Parts: sequence; structure tokens; C-alpha cells
Amino acid sequence: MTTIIRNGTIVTADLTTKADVRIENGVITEIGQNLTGGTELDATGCYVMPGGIDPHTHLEMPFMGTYSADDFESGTRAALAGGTTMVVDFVLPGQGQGLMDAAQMWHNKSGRAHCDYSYHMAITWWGEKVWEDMEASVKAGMTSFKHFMAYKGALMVNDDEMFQSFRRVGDLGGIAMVHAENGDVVAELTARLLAEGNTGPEGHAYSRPPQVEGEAANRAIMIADMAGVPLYVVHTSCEDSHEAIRRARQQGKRVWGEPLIQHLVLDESEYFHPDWDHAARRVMSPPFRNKQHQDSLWAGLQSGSLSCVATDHCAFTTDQKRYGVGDFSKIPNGTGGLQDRLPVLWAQGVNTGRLTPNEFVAVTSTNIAKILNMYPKKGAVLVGADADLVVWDPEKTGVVSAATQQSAIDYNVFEGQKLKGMPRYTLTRGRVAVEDGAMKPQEGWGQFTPRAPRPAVNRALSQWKELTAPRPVKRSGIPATGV
Ligand SMILES: NC(=O)NCCC(=O)O
Ligand SMILES: [Zn+2]
Ligand SMILES: [Zn+2]
Repeated sequence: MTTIIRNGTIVTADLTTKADVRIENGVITEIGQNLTGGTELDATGCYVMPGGIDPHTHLEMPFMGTYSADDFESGTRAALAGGTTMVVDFVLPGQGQGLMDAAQMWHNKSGRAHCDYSYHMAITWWGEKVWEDMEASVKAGMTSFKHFMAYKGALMVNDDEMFQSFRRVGDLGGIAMVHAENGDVVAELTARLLAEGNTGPEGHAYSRPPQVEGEAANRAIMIADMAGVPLYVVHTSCEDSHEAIRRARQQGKRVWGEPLIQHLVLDESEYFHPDWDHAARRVMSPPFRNKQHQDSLWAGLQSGSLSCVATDHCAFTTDQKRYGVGDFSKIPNGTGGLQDRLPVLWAQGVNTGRLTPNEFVAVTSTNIAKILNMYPKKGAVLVGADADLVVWDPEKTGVVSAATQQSAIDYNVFEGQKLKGMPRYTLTRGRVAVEDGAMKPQEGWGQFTPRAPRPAVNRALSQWKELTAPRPVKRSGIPATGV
């Protein structure tokens, strides 16, 4: 089956050019002028861009006594509606559960996906079995390993476990990832706030000030440096952690930071809303910050000190959020955004002049594909790349509304945001899944994308570690012991 995208302007991370794109059997086979012969998609007035890749989702995730409400069916349908053609979800082993056993559970869930997906592996406990399984995880294409420095008593790992795990990841050619918040301090602040009667959703924000994130990000960066492993800091929300990442990168460390679309455009005032539901629906970790922190994140995307924009899509219904009435620490943490990430970032980033269209592609797709070692199969408009594409109409307008969204939840944290710039077509491996707002979903179309280890970065790091490793000094005359 042949499809031609005609009359569009191709926009990639480093190039803007007018050309047509030929797609055969899900792959881009030709880029050129006046291509013909096949089903034609009219891209007049549109940008033809790599589909978005969301590097951070939690679909049907068991968390805080419930499951996130969007599964791989509704989650990937929402993704495609907003121009995202791939998600990377987190396999979350239970306490004592083997990594590959947990991975099989995720494979069982993802069978209904509408677009391609990959997995990060989470290190939620530590032991010999985990150490062994990490190699199997890498061999099975799950080469990035997330460590939770928060959620004490549940998912959190300690520094000694993190150091051992980071060394293992480095040896296996993988990437270490962290949720950077100091879980001990969060637990203390939470207990104190509750004891003082601060039980509402605003207590969640008070319990996780920027310092807990900055401290943890800096600690993880230093531990990663000592372990000789590249580090990816998820949901970077504030200047404190951004500063640590920026400094590390200036020092030549292999560290990447990932702001979320939520943190870029929504601020902490949401938690002080008089409606409990409104505030609780926005409870996530880290919490939304103030305007200065938002400016820092935008500047990071512009200057390159921050690399990708994600969603951390982990959506809970209002009923689920109400588990935390009377105790904010029981409100399931997480917000949605899969459908909204690209249109909201375009509206607030490109239309305001904060990002160029090429930078937009870089931070929503290409940088992610490169960091996670999927480029140029994903994140590219190149001959041989998967035809995961979005035909983006910069004049198409809309308004974010829970009433029309694909997500299974009953609200949207971006409700009412005005959009200008939306998909005309979204293609997943050449199949048109969205046409001018009309969904053409196909359950089970999505395929698992395994990822190989990253030999180049890790070889460089391990070579350097070897060159600078501690060695005993060879001495000729050693004095006799002094007794
Ligand atoms: N971010 C959040 O609040 N929920 C999802 C789990 C995580 O990434 O920490
Ligand atoms: Zn997290
Ligand atoms: Zn997350």
C-alpha cells in the first residue's frame, strides 16, 4: 500500500523544506518533488513532522491503591488524537517480583495499543534477582531503568541501592533514570502538615518544595557520575533541579532533563482553588510551581539544557482523586496530557515565539528518539524511517475540553486552553489514524519497539572511568611498620 503526502513543508529538528513524502508498507521510501502514484493526503499549508514521542507515561498503572484510568487502548488513542505516535511506558515490578515477570504483565496490557510503544524498566526494590534480571531486560529491549527517590515505603530506593543499580546499568550500556525528590524529607513534611491540620490538596504542594527536587536531582547526578552512567531526570519541574542538570551538562556529564507540558503551562495557584476537586485533580509529583520556575524550564528548552517535553500521563478520575478527602497524601498522584502535549506546546511555545517549529520537533520527538536510541527509525522524516508522522495544520484552531477528549477521565487539567495548530492527519507506521479530528482507531495496531543499549555514550563513560579508576601507587621503598 502506497501513500503520498503532497504539498506540505517537511519540518524536522534541523531542516525545513518543501517536499512530498512517499510511504510504502509503513516506511518512508522517498522524499521529493511532485510524487505521484498512491493514496494522496493533501498537506497544503501544513507542516509534515515526525509524530510526537511521549517518553513518560503510566497506562493502567497500579499506584496508591488503584490503577491509573487510561489504559493502552484509551491512552494511545488520546496520543494519536494529539499527534503523538509513540509512548514509552514504565514497567513497575511489585516488591519481590522479577523484572521479566513484570515486563510480561505489561506486554499483556499493551496488546490493545493503537500506536507503537516501548518500555522503561523501574527498579522498585533491590536484590540479586533484580541485578540478574537487569541483563535480561536489556536483552529484551528495555534499556532504561527508572529509580524513584520518593514514595517512601512504596517505590523508593535508597542511595546504596541506587549506586549499585546505576553501576549495573552503566555496565549493561543502559540509561539510568530518576524521579528526583527527597522521599525522606517529603515524608517528614507530610506528617507535620497533616498533624497541623493541613489536610487539603494544597498540602501536597507544601510537602514537596523545589528544594526536595533540587537536592535529589543533584544527588542523583553525583551518584551517576561516580557510577559512570548517563542519567535522565524525569519531570524536571523547577529551577533547583534544572540548575543541577545545567551545571552537570556544562561540566560534560551525560545528563538530560525532561520538563512536562503541565509544569510549563500550569502553576501552583491551581492548588489554592476553592473547589477541592479542582485542586485534587492537579495533584501530581512534583507539584506545579510558580512563574519563575516556569520561565526557567522554557529557557532550558530554548538553550538546550533541557532536552524533551513529556506528559507523565497518569490519569485518575475525580472519584479516584477523592480517596484523599481529609488527607492529601492519599490523593492518587498524577495528571493526564497525552492528547494535549503537542497542541498546547505549539500554542504556548511556537505561537508565542518561545520555540521555533524545529525546536518543537526536537523536544517532542527527535531528541527523545536519540536519547532512547530509536533514531532514525523513530523521530525522523528520512527514507527508511517508520512513517510515524503528523501533518500539522498551523491554522487549525480548537479549545481543550474534557467533553471531546479521548482520555477515559472526566476532566482535563488544560480545560479551556485555546489551541491554534493541530493535526490534520496523524499516521502510525503509514496508517492514517486521525483525519481532521475524526478518529480511525485500530486496536492492537501498535507494536513494541525494543531498544538496543547505547554503546557510544557508555563506552566513552566507561573508558574514562577506567582511565581514572583508583589504582595503588607503586612505591620502591616502603618503610617497616613502626612498632
Ligand atoms: N508523577 C506523578 O504524580 N504520578 C506518576 C508517577 C510518577 O511518575 O511519579
Ligand atoms: Zn515520577
Ligand atoms: Zn511518572
